[in-house]
Amino acid sequence: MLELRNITFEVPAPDGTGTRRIIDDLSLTIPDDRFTVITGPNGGGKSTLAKIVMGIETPTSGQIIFNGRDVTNLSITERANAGIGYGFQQPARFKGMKVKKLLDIAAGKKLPMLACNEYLAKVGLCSASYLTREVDKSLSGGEVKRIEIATILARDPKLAIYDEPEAGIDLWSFDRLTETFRDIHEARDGRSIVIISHQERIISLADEVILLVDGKIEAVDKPEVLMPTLGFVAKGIPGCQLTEPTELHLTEIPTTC
Ligand SMILES: Nc1ncnc2c1ncn2[C@@H]1O[C@H](COP(=O)(O)OP(=O)(O)OP(=O)(O)O)[C@@H](O)[C@H]1O
Repeated sequence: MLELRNITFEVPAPDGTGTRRIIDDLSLTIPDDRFTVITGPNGGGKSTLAKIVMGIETPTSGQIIFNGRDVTNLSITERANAGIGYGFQQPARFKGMKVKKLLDIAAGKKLPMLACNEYLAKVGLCSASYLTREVDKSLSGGEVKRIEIATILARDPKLAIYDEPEAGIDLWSFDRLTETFRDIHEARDGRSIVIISHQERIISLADEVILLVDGKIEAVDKPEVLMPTLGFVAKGIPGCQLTEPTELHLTEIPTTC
């Protein structure tokens, strides 16, 4: 279980006078086995909150409790060892590092080929085409994104946070990815997933949706309750009035394997 207690994150104000509050006295509990989606307008503080949980940003005040342990002052590595995983909105590239090696490092052991195939298949990538590729700039943005998601699957943390996993991912791979998230959720093995997303198909998978606006939680509810108020298409969900199609990022050709 993750507990955020009165988290505030401030940065120097752009005009040099005082501070700007990005996360504003936010408290939140994410129980085990929970599939949570955090959504909200651009700049609302979603990625910042995720980075605070992972230890990439340090809160100005507040406390982070993970599985009963105060992790507020722990490093990123210590938090990773405690069971928190984070997939960046814009993942890093690792020149000289092959995909296979990256998966091994994530898993903390040398993975058998079969396992690598499975992790890559879960994100819609063909292992024969990618395992020996370097995670450098020769990979497309969507490929790097999917490889990073595969490393989190390989790591299998107790709490996995994915920052806009849909960003830059083509329609076909997105389908596969949605299935993967659904499978993890249905496994109900005590793990928690937090996904930062603007995508209605991901939001609709959630047990609970958190709407984050200006660093504050504006609403927490089930997707079928919250989605109509957010203006998403919600086919088959009673009470939804809106029918505007949502956009998928169709940026790459489908992966064939
Ligand atoms: N270290 C920092 N210094 C100054 N401003 C920051 C810092 N970190 C975040 N911000 C600002 O805080 C706001 C929230 O950023 P954040 O990336 O958390 O938003 P978000 O909700 O994830 O947005 P998006 O949906 O666009 O990804 C933005 O206006 C951003 O510019």
